[in-house]
Parts: sequence; structure tokens; C-alpha cells
Amino acid sequence: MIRAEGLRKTYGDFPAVVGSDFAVDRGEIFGIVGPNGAGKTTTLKMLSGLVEPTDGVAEVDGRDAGDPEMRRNLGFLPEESPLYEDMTPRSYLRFFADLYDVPRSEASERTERTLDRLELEHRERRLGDMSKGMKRKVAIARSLVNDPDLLIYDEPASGLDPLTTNYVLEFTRELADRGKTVIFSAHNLYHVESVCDRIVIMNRGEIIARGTVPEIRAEHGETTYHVFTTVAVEGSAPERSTDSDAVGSERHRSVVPDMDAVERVRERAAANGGEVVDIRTREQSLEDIFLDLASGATPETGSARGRQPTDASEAGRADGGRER
Ligand SMILES: Nc1ncnc2c1ncn2[C@@H]1O[C@H](COP(=O)(O)OP(=O)(O)OP(=O)(O)O)[C@@H](O)[C@H]1O
Repeated sequence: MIRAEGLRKTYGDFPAVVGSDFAVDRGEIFGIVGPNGAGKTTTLKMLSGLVEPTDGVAEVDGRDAGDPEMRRNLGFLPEESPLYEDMTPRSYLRFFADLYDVPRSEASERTERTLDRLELEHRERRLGDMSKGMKRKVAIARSLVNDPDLLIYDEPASGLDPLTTNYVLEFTRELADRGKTVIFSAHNLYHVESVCDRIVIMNRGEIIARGTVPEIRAEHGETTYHVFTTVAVEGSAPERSTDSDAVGSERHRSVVPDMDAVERVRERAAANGGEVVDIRTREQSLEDIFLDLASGATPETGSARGRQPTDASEAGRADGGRER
């Protein structure tokens, strides 16, 4: 459904995205993850047709991402989505449905259904008086007023409490299960790990890893072996056993990188009159893999310079121009 080829964006001399290649299938949840300034937002905006690429291709269903027709079939959730504070969720969503020419009755039915699914209470409360989580839910509902097939969400769960975060992520999964294609960005790896079918990791404008989370683990992660012996061996550390049948007995842990090294620990333990009592494998967490891959980076503070999207500017772009 989505094709990015040699996708590149420079601001002046500064390369925000240096040339990305990836494809996203219909019904997939695709995550773009990376530290501040990695180029996630810029990539999402190029896929949404909001920013014109300096070079390369961003296509949706074979059409240029900037094509107004394609953009009517898109729900874009910006990282910051200031809402009109004096409106209520209902009036706000109706306003956007009108902008998309959704017939009144259809709009109101869809709006209520979406607010029900998002468990949004206080629908007559002023948006200005709502919590951050509720506002984010309204912004998500807004991305769905035109019933788009493609959803592009910039940090959908950023800054939300764990419960609302889970809610938003589960809702994203539900959308994909109903056939929508979802692309979203995140800093937090837990977010992508729990819902994404595939991810790319970006750093300094470049894709530095890609695949499913297990594939990335297999390619870039390290497995270590923790070997427990009854006697000390070179490089081991003593610790108290917590096993129910041996509570309190002392044992020694050696952390080694492969099975040959495990064998050497076994031989040393035997030479010292002891034995191996347990071996456990530990996978490196995705967070650690990510930190290793991104090391050497100088993440910037703050995000995109330049335009801060407002409701009016995003709405105007439903069929308008794009940033260069
Ligand atoms: N309109 C712009 N003008 C100049 N530089 C920009 C503009 N937009 C983005 N940049 C720069 O491009 C780089 C990538 O920015 P981008 O917002 O895409 O990163 P990001 O991965 O989304 O970061 P964050 O997680 O902080 O939002 C940053 O160094 C940013 O300062």
C-alpha cells in the first residue's frame, strides 16, 4: 500500500531524512522508532503529503503521497494536536466531518461510535477542560471522521499514563484488525514492540535496522548464558540461590557469550571439585539493542524547527498545499 524509495528531505544543508526505502502492506501496523531528531516526524509528514520530499518517492496505492485524492483517504495525527478549547468533542468532530464533506447523519453516527469505542466520557465538556488522555482520544477520533484506510500517527501515546497508553495501543491494533493500515512513530520501544507487525529504527535521518521485533533481536541482539556452579570459577560471582529446593545455599554465576564458553565453565567447575547446577539464557532487551544501535548519536533536544501544526493548518491541508 505504501512505498518509500530513496525518500530524502533536507532543510537547507541539513539532511533530516537521508534516503529511506521501505514498503508497508495493507492492514499492517508499521512502527518508526528512534531518538529525538531521528527523522520520524519528517518521514511521516512526507508519507502524509504534508512535506514535499527533496528526493525520492512516497507513494500510497501507486499515487504520489501529495495527491489530494489520496489525502482524503488519510487520517493524520500530529505529535502535538492543539484542539479548539471552547468546543466539545461532539462539536469538534462534527466540524472536521464537515471539512471532509461527510454527510451529517453519517458523521454523527460515526462520531458517536468512535467515541464509544474510545470510551470517551464527558462528551459535552469543553475540550479545554479535558485531561491530556481525553484530548488525545478526541484527536484520534478526529483522525477517523473521514473513515480513512490509512492512518499515520505521530507519537500517538506519548505523554499518556500507562492505562491510556495501553488503551490507545490496543485501539490501534483494533483498527488494523478492521483492515486499516497504521503507521506510527514512537520513542518508547515498548509501544512498538507490543503492537507493531514490523518496525524500522531510525537514527540521524537514517534507517539503521528493520524487520519484525524477533528478526531485529536475532540480527542485532545478543544472547548471554548464565551458568550457575556449586564452586567459584574464574570470573564468576557468588550469590545466594533462590530456588525453592536450595534456598540460601551459595552458588556462583558466570555470564558467558556462547556454548563453548559454557563448556569451559563446566570443565573449570569440575576441576575445582564442583558442578554446574543451572544454565539460563538471557535475551538482550529491545531497549538495549536500540541503545547499542543508536550509540554514537547526538540526539537533539526539542523537535522539528519551523511550523507548529495547528488545527486550522492541518484542516486546510486536507486538500491543500504542502510544506517544502
Ligand atoms: N521545518 C524544519 N526546518 C528545519 N529543520 C527541521 C524542520 N523539521 C525538522 N527539522 C530537523 O530535522 C531533524 C529531524 O526532525 P524530526 O522532527 O523528523 O525528528 P523526530 O525523529 O520526529 O524527532 P522527535 O522525536 O524529537 O519529534 C531534526 O534535526 C529537526 O530539527
